[in-house]
Amino acid sequence: MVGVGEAPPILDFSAFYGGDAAAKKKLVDDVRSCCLHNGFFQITGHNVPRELQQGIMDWNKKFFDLSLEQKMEVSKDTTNTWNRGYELLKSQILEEGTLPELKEGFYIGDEISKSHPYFINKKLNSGPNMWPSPTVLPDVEDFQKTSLAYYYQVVDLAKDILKVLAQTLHLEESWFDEFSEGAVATMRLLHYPSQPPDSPQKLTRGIGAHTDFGTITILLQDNVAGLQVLDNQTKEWLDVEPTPGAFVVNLGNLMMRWSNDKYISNTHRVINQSGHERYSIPVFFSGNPDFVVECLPNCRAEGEEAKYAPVTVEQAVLGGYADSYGRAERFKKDAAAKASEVPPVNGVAVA
Ligand SMILES: O=C(O)CCC(=O)C(=O)O
Ligand SMILES: [Fe+2]
Repeated sequence: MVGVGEAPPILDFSAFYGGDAAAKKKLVDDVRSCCLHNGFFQITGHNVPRELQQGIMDWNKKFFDLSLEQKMEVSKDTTNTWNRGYELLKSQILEEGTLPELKEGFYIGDEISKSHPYFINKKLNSGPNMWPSPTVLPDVEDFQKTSLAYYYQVVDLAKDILKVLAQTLHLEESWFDEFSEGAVATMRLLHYPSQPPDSPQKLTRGIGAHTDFGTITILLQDNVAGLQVLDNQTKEWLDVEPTPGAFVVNLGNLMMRWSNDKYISNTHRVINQSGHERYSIPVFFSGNPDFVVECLPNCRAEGEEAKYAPVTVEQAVLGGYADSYGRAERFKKDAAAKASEVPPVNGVAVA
């Protein structure tokens, strides 16, 4: 059992792959308890090799070491409309009232060609990845290979975690298979510069308090702390300790909605006051974009209404994005308007 006010526990996921029924049942019970409480846990004993985790983390650092000009060649905002490539520092504000976030990102997903039906039909985050050119990054081929190998392994892990989640709801292990078929997932390499000592403590965020929009998120942290989850009951921030080789797993808003709010998609944030650069890699597993999400079995009492109308995966995830990026855009426009304010001439303001 996970106690109130306790940090997300580290669970040994190898029980899922083994033949020990009692260990498997304990894993399912522990995962259920986390889903009901804070929607966060860490796992070791998964099948993603340590060398691959290390390999992608090394590439994370190497990519952000490129110059701004080189990174902007693969800008997410100017080179494509399907959410791939580089995202500038201070592009997002996830927590209303805080400053634009001290993080930069690089978005990678399934390698979807322009002839793929998902690209043709403009499905959620679907299209070719944006890789730096070999003149900028001579061993870009290894960057691609490592990224995609890692991505596919973590997507497979997400499907295994969903098998455990099905069991936590007393459903067949295969319950989420159709939803997972043709799933969209997005991974982002993240770099959080250390917060400058003179930046306002109360307003500075690596990533502001938010919940994730998708179904489940699988996150790799390096060894620099900074991720915190808000305890649902005590309302205190709990540190999610970096643990070598472990993944942090958390439920997103889609899973919360799907479970009729029985399972929790919880608020979390990153504040990097460590004095070191922090790197992390979340993979957001959304699911098949056309799959219709409608109250899961065993998530409401007999006769009780579902709280939410059915929605497709795509509709649900896109709604979340619009809010957070809109806030950063408005903040920047307001700041630019203020900066360009010129003192009134003859009593008439000129803008
Ligand atoms: O970097 C982290 O540890 C958390 C990232 C995160 O919460 C997100 O990208 O949604
Ligand atoms: Fe998050």
